[in-house]
Amino acid sequence: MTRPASPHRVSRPLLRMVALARPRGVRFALGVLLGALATAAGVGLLSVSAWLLATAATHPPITALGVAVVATRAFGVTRGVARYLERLVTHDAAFRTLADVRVRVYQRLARSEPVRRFRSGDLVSRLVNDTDATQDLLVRGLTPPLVAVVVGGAVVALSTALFVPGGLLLAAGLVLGGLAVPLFAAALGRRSGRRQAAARGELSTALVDTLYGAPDLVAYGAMEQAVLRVERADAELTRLARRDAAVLGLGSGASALVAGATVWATLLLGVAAVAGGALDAVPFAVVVLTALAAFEIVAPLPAVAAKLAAIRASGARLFDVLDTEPAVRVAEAPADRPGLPEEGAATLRVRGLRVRYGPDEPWALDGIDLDLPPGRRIAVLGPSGSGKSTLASVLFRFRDPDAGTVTLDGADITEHPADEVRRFISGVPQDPHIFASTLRENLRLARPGADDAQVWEALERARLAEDVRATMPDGLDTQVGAHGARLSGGMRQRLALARALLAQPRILVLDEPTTHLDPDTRDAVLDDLLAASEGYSTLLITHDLARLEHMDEIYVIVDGRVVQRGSHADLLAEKGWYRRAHGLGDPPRGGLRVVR
Ligand SMILES: Nc1ncnc2c1ncn2[C@@H]1O[C@H](COP(=O)(O)OP(=O)(O)OP(=O)(O)O)[C@@H](O)[C@H]1O
Repeated sequence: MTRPASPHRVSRPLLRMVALARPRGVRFALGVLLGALATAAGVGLLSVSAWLLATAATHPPITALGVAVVATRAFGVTRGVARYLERLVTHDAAFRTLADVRVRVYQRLARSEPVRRFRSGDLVSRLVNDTDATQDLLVRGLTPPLVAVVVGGAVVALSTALFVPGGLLLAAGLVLGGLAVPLFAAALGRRSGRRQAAARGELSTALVDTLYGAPDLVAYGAMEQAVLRVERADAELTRLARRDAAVLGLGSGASALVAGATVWATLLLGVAAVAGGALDAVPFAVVVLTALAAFEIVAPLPAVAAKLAAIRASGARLFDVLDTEPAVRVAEAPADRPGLPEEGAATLRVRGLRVRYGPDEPWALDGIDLDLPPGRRIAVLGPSGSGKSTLASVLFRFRDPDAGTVTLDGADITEHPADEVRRFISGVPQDPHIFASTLRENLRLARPGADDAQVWEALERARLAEDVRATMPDGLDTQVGAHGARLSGGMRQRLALARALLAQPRILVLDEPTTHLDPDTRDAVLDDLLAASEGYSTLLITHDLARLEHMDEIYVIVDGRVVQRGSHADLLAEKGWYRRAHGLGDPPRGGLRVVR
């Protein structure tokens, strides 16, 4: 029984997203340089062209125009080449950063308890869309503003040198178009942007739930409602996207308006200055066309500003995943501590184990002591919510104890990496995943080097070999279908057991291995499990009373504490949970005859 924990607040997601690019800093700096070069060449092209046209109109000797003609060509070529290289370099750097981020997200998820905090559809959205937002920020939100500051400053200085009022006007226009309009677009886009990432996650969750749950939804006639939920999520996202597009359009329009107004004002001021003799015709033409070209510098800014809130929200969701506390850490072991036993059977000892899912949560395990000597079989029995799966999580090294120890021949498992411990303690989890692949590949997952003889041996031990021979003409090459759809429930459990046996763990943990099976199949699978685990140190976690008489010892856990411990016969003979679970009253005075 599990429930998701609440998300935590992420502060400064935008800055943290930019910091993700630090390892690729040199490439991004090169991108900014190339971007500045391309933009400057674009402005230069128009300025020199203006000079060339205005000068040519006065019919100077052709040699006077030579340098300008070459400069025009050079600017034209530079602009194209530098823009291409800038795109190449910044996208390359952004994609490399994205790859790093994805690896970090996967690693963080792998080190956490199986991803319970996030719903699967929402998690997919975080991995894909929210991670992609990093690229948006790095490519469109980082380079253009830096280029605007550098090139914009230079262009204003040039214009001011030629015609002071024109330069000041251009400065005002650029501040308006490059700062005020983007800020306005950012303010307008804030509300829809904030909700977009969550809405995308909601749509993804609704879709995944509907697709996975389709058989149940159809069986209970609830498909219409589920489709309605998807449609509602889709409509909300469409509404937000439409609003986003409107903000983008408004931003671009305002930007064009500012550019046009600035050029017109420059033109009018310039005409007056030329008429008054304060300005020559050639610098006049240069100043006006430079002003026209200069707005190319700030044109991309409103679009990225409008998306900033959405990018910020995506960043917060991304860091919510990245900041997830790893559920297990490898503690520093003192040098004289024993390592994990090299080979042979080992004793598993649990002492004072306490685990809870948060500082304010109740203890899910509250001081468990348990011993599994080599070759013995013990059962941990308890009602739903008693802490059985939490115990399995600790043993599989998905979760660290908050207090107490778990040792293997004296070696504390928290002082060893999860992978090493799992080679030692392994088994059948509560819901084993069967991959949409062949029988062989599903089995060899546990031991990639295993040959067919070893695979068949594991199938024999799990009592699945006969079924395979009888019903699957393709043998180990049989495709088992998504989630093992072509197998019966019993076969799926046996396949999971065969996989666990193939891994050759030294301690076999079976977590509710017969939960979804009907009583007959359950008994048959349990018999086979018991036969297969003969000689193994086995820990069976169950809420079911079937076949417990075959266990060497039974631990009864209620509310995270061991309330009874002993053999089936001992426990039936004493007053308590075990007897009541068998539908028996208190034992008569003077002892009991063992039933069952
Ligand atoms: N991720 C979680 N966050 C918060 N509390 C949790 C989480 N997982 C389990 N718990 C709580 O810990 C306690 C023990 O749960 P656990 O799943 O270990 O019990 P269980 O005996 O395996 O139950 P079941 O047989 O229903 O799976 C319960 O009170 C449960 O609500």
